[in-house]
Amino acid sequence: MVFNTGLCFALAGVALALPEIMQLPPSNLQTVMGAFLIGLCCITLLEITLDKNFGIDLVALHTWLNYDNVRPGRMAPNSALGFICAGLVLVLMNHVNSKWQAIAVQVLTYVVLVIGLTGLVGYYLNQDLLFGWARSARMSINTAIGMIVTAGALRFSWHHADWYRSQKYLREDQKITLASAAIIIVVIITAGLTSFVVLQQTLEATLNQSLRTKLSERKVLFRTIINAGINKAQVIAQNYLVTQRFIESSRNDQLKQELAEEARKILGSQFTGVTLFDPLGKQIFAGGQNRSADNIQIKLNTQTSATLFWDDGFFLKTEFPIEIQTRQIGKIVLEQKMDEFEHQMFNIDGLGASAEIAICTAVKTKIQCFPNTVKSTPFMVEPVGAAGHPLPMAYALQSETGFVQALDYRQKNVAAFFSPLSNNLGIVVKEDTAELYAGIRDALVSCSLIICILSGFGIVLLRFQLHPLTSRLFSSENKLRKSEKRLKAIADNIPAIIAHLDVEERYLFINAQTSKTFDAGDIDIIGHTIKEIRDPELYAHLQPYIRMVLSGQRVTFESSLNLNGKPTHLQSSYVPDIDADDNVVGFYAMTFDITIPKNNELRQRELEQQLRTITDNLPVLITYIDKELNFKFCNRTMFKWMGIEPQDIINHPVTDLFGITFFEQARAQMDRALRGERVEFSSELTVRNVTRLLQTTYIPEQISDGSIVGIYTLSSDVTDSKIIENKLTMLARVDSLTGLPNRLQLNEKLNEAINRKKRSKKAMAVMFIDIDHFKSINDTMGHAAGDAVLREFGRRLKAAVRTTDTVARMAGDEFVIIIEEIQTVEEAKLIAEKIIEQANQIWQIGAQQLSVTTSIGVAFNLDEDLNSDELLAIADKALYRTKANGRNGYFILPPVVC
Ligand SMILES: Nc1nc2c(ncn2[C@@H]2O[C@H](COP(=O)(O)OP(=O)(O)OP(=O)(O)O)[C@@H](O)[C@H]2O)c(=O)[nH]1
Repeated sequence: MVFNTGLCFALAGVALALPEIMQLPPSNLQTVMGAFLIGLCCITLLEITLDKNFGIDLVALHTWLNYDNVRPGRMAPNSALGFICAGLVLVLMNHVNSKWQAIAVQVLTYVVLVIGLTGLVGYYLNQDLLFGWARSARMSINTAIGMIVTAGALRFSWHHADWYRSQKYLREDQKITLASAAIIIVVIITAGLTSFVVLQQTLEATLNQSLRTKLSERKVLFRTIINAGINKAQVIAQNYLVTQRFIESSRNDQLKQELAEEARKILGSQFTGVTLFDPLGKQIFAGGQNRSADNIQIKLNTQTSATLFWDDGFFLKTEFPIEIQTRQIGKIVLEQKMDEFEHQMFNIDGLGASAEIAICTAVKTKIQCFPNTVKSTPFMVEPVGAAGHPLPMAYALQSETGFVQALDYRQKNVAAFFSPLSNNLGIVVKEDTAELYAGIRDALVSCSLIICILSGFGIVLLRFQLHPLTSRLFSSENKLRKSEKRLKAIADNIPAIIAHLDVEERYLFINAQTSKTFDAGDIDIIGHTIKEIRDPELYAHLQPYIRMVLSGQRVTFESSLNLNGKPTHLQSSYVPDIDADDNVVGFYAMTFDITIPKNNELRQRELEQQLRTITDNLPVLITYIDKELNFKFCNRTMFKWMGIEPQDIINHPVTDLFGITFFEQARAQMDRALRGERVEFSSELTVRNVTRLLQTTYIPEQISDGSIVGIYTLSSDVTDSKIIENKLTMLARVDSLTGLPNRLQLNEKLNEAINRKKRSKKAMAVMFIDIDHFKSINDTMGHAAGDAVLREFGRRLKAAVRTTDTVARMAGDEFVIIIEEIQTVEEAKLIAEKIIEQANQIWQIGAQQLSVTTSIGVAFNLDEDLNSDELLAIADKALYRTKANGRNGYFILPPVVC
């Protein structure tokens, strides 16, 4: 991986990971990083296109690498394209505001993935060997994996973006189609290329085996040919005749001639040169061509001195000592042409046209090779190719045996099998990979076309197959979303805390009220357990109910807690969440804040208690009777009056308590009250031998629809007050001193008498009576004596008239008598005189005696229609006349006609 590739990965990684780690909102960081990636990689692509170096390759950083790129430090074009796509995604993904931008973000991400995958497959496919151009597009395995990871990270990043989740620009079905298309492309490309990798590796294995066999065959053949040449020369050298000739030739010139003759015979038998030396090393014969062997010669590692060399053909030069009984008597040097060797070197049957069999040796720092099918003359090559890798022959000359695919001395990709042939002699059998893989490359090209067509066809087919499904999915998702939205809106607007939890007591859903009540956002609650969020005391309180609901029971309970510093009453209902298999998979919790109703209830209870205390202590029987005439409420007076505990009669009918008789008395009033009338009445109730006079009020209870639902009854025991009232009434109408009617009663009686007089047509008289000089009695005898006189006077007056007449005390010493049913004035006179007479009787007051006189004024009325005031005024006037006449008498007005 070059420096710039690493830098791009680092920047993309920071841009994608930092906001996730730091929990930051989508920031400008990603845009800036994305823009940088686009800029850097566009310059790289420009460099590649224009074949220029703008100085961004940072070559100096890459010199230490044994790097075979002709442009060290330059990012591969497919890597650059991948980063441009990744950069575009980074720039776009937080600013998507159209459908096409949404599609672009997704497609570009999948392009990054495809680049990574093709890079990965290309790495294993050895694409350089198949296509010459692919060398510059070679992606390291690290870069390919990095691209795939980057694509995954990009997808993860925008998958959580609002525009993607909201489905504002892409509906769910479109997302599925896009993702499926991407998967199809990725799967087809990966599967197609992977099968090629397998195919290529199989081919490579076959090729390897084939080259190995060819090399082994050639190696054995060459060795056999050389050994055969050496053996042939050895047979000549050890030929008895030749040896004998050698021995004898030293003594006899004739024999020397014969030896030369014998040597010439050797020349005729495939040897191209023969040279003989005597024991002193002096050449005694030289025949044949005796090649120079200047071009290339290799001393073979054999027991015999043997040299292989090229001089317009392969030659083997051997040197044998001529010995008799281990005594060297001379030396023979034989040269023979290696036609079979040459034939085998140039015979590439069974191999491709680009095949080459090379036999080379190391010469100083270089490699010198024999001619072959590629080069017709010996040639020298450097042991290391232009790309920096050793040539296959270099391995062979290091006594290594094996297979390699590498650049050869011609800068061509070859597949080569190498092995040492002899000491300092290596053999390589190789063939151009372009020829070897021609079949697979052509198949790959045509297959790529088929892959593209298949992908396109697959996408179209998928589109048609998926569309009805995704449409249905979209429609049902839409419905579901709407229903979820509706439910959420309802849940959020219910004044209750609503939550959905799993069996681990982990919050899965909460409504807005929950966040508000606990002053915490969704993130703080969703995914956390109750134990993690609530304080231990509250959790301990909730635990039994949680256990119950998780066992499948529905529970309702109340809790009191201090919430945000306020004492709060909550009423919770836990409902189990049961799946289709009847397993409890969680529960729904609904909690209502009942602080206000609870406080109201407590206040109500307090008020009721206060009211009960008040009503229980009122001397009044208070009940509430419903319209079915059952008791619904009763105060403590019930026990006091009837000896029945109030709670014992609740819900009992009225007849159970009061009996049918009382009920019949009260029935009419109850019916009136049940018709909505306020009813007051008096009644008498006798219970346990106690009779009570009751003053009862029935108040109907009318509800909003106007109907009567019951009656409040208030019954007061007025027995005592009636007596007092009677007494008071009496007191108010009677003179306390004399016991005679007072002025009030007199007026009543007078009016009654006037009415009676009108009906009877008889006369009546009203007498005003005053004790004469009463003051002096008080003054002389005391006030008590005065009182006694007044009482006695009243008694005497009563005695003087009929019981039907009325004697009343007006005030002080003034009395009034109403005389009814008289016929004449004479009768009045007689009564007056009788009174005077009674008054004139001796008075015994205590121990004292005294005499009293009285004056009387009489108003007599026979025909006139006079009212009480007029009668009294006339009587008063008459009294005045009496007084004026000297007292102790009477005067009658009006003047009487007798
Ligand atoms: N002992 C007593 N005295 C009363 C009572 N009521 C009024 N008196 C007194 O009765 C007296 C009435 O006096 P007057 O009405 O002036 O008349 P009188 O002394 O009878 O004089 P004449 O009527 O002119 O003959 C007053 O002195 C009253 O104080 C009472 O209930 N008891």
